[in-house]
Amino acid sequence: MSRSAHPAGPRHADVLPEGHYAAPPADLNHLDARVWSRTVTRNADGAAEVGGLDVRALAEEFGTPAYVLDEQDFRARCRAWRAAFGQGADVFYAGKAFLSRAVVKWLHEEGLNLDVCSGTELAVALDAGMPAERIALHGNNKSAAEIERAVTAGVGRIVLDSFQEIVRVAATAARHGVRQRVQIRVTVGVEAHTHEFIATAHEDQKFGLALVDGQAAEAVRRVLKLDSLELVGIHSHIGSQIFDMAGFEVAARRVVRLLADVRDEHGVELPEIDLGGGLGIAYTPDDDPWEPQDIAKALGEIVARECETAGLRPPRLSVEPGRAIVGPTAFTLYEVGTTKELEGLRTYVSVDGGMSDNIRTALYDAEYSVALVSRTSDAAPMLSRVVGKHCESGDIVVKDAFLPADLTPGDLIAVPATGAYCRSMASNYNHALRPPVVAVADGRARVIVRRETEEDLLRLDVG
Ligand SMILES: Cc1ncc(COP(=O)(O)O)c(C=O)c1O
Ligand SMILES: N[C@@H](CCCC[NH3+])C(=O)O
Repeated sequence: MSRSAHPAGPRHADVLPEGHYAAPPADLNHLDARVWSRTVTRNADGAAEVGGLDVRALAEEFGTPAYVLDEQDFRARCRAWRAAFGQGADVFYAGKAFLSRAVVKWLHEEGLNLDVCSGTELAVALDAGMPAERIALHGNNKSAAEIERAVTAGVGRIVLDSFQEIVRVAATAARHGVRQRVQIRVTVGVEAHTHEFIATAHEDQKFGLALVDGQAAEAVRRVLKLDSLELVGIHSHIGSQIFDMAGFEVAARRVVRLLADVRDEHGVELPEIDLGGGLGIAYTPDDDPWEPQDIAKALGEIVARECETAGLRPPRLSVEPGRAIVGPTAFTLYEVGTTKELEGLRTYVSVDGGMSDNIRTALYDAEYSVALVSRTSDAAPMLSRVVGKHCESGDIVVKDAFLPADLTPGDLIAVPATGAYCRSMASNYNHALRPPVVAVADGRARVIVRRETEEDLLRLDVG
């Protein structure tokens, strides 16, 4: 079937998917501000620009695939979260979403704290100058070495996740003659409306100590008996990519209820609660995320109301957004390789990356959007599936998308909202070399994580 057979209207219209791509967008060239980072525009040539730089020049200089991160947007989001929560609360950026030395520096400068969940994330944070007291350590299976490192560095809090860990952290702190600040992570029994693999507060999963069967209360009892631990609060994280505040509301209510129980049983008012991260972002223009000021207001009101009911002094609140800060700030820039039209179905558009740089589509059925960014096009919309170059039929980056029918090998396309959980979950499958992260701001670009090289991989292969 030739392209000219479909001069107008979408091709493959007989298999239009449900949802966002049920119909092609009115203008395929439009870069929708709901999914693209703040400084993205099209220039006079029709190419996309970010931070004042043409994506064609970025591809030329840094190669593809590449994650392009809009520093101005990242900093603006940090400031918005800080301002929304104010002096009476703390914002811990969740480093698992994406962490690098540059990011740590920006966080430090913008007054955010940092949540890490491994000894190596902790090492990056400390190396890049984040003060230890502004770091929280998470993890359901922290090793002895990780605990040792956190305690000796003097991290501001360790979030305890199991009974064994209470003993381990207490012993390590005692050995070093310090009193370690800790929170207890509880599972509040909320089914967050998100993918099963990223919901974390129902009881049947590996994180935290359940409220419902008294495990959380028992953990409090045990921690309060240990001189080397200072129990400062309770932590709850209900899941990720959540749009519905109802789950947070239930979580806040149950956590405050536990604080009241602790006061009643032990005569102690714990001074902190952390309600975790999990706020959703727009991956497609259909998603409608909360703004930080609305989240801060809603959470603040819930906690205040529940504390008043329970007769408690409102504790200091903290939150741990990861995706909501870094997710929208980056896009992945790919070069189009082969395209394969399946008549009556769709066109497979292969790019020079794939599931090794974005596992989220394969893992969570995540939806993304995509656009031709090296030029504009007036061609008809073509129902497309953007796939990678890996030996796996599930190697899909964007499941359903309209791209212009004149798409050609060598064109650049970009997938927005890939700042979170893409580079940080990237793999070397098929010995793919993980792409660089290029930060752009004010007309300047710099590599903050360089592209892996064959030498990097061969150096590990010592057989
Ligand atoms: C304990 C904890 N805090 C914060 C986050 C960050 O979540 P998100 O990136 O969805 O905000 C996670 C990941 O889901 C987490 O497990
Ligand atoms: N990695 C997941 C979310 C889990 C976050 C960590 N608890 C994602 O890409 O959506």
